[in-house]
Amino acid sequence: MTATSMAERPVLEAVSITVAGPARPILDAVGLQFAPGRLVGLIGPNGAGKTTLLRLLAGLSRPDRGMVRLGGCPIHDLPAMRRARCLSYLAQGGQAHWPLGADAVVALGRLPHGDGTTPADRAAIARAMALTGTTGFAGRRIDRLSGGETLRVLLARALAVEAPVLLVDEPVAALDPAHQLDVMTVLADQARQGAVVIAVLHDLSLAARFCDRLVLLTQGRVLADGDATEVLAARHLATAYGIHAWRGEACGRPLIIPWARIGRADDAASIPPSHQPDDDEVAPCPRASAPQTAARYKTTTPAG
Ligand SMILES: Nc1ncnc2c1ncn2[C@@H]1O[C@H](COP(=O)(O)OP(=O)(O)OP(=O)(O)O)[C@@H](O)[C@H]1O
Repeated sequence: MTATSMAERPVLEAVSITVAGPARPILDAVGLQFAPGRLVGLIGPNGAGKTTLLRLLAGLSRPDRGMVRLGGCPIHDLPAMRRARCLSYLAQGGQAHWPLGADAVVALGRLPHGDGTTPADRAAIARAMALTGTTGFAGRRIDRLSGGETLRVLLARALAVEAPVLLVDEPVAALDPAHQLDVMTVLADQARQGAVVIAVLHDLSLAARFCDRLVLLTQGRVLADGDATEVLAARHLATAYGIHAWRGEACGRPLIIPWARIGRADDAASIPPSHQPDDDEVAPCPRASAPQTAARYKTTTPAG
């Protein structure tokens, strides 16, 4: 196999995964392949099934039908320690109540490799803390850090595994804009260096800005899968989220400003009638919402 075809080989696959739910399937015959070298954004409304899918991909739960394959093998056939070295997972919520130093928490990421004390372990811990801007928290108790600081330490723990597959659930949810950019840059860099990186995201513009591919889930199904322009089309935002959005463009990537719920009189009333967008209409931005325009930035609201 050539280097190129090896790099393009999917290492992580969801094969027709179904998870039953109380009223309808939580996931319904979801089939996806994830290749190394790409940052994939998993997006969709609350309850769409994103966390359920990510946990299945991490091997933390089992589907009712279908399977997850890692490197071509059913994930649960792999020895637990091998799985732990291959796959790193950041859970949603970013809470830690242990009275442990931040560096000790990051060191937990090295357990799949040994006891976390070798020079290689220490170097990996230092790298992960530098990447997340958490070096200065070494020795500080994680249960005394702020929400955003805690999330970055937990991300450092996930990065310290140095696994070829990195699965992160809402890695920027509690972060300020500067740290959101830092973390998205780190995730994109991990992908550039050859990892499979899948991030659950709610910020559509950040997803569009950084991800190589977006997968839009709704009601347990894949509604759209492709590049940001294609996936964030107005008709998809309407179907998945039930929203109209103002759209711009920066450096060839869509900027999305969620603007109004479709069919909600109270939200729609806040938009001047001449600015209420149809799916394929191109209308000017309301003055108050127009992004700052510079030579490289333009608004083309709101087209599908
Ligand atoms: N163990 C469970 N038992 C029953 N229903 C569940 C269980 N876990 C999740 N669900 C339901 O499955 C659906 C998908 O949940 P999931 O957490 O995957 O959504 P999500 O897309 O990650 O949502 P959010 O954006 O709110 O985090 C939700 O309706 C949730 O209530």
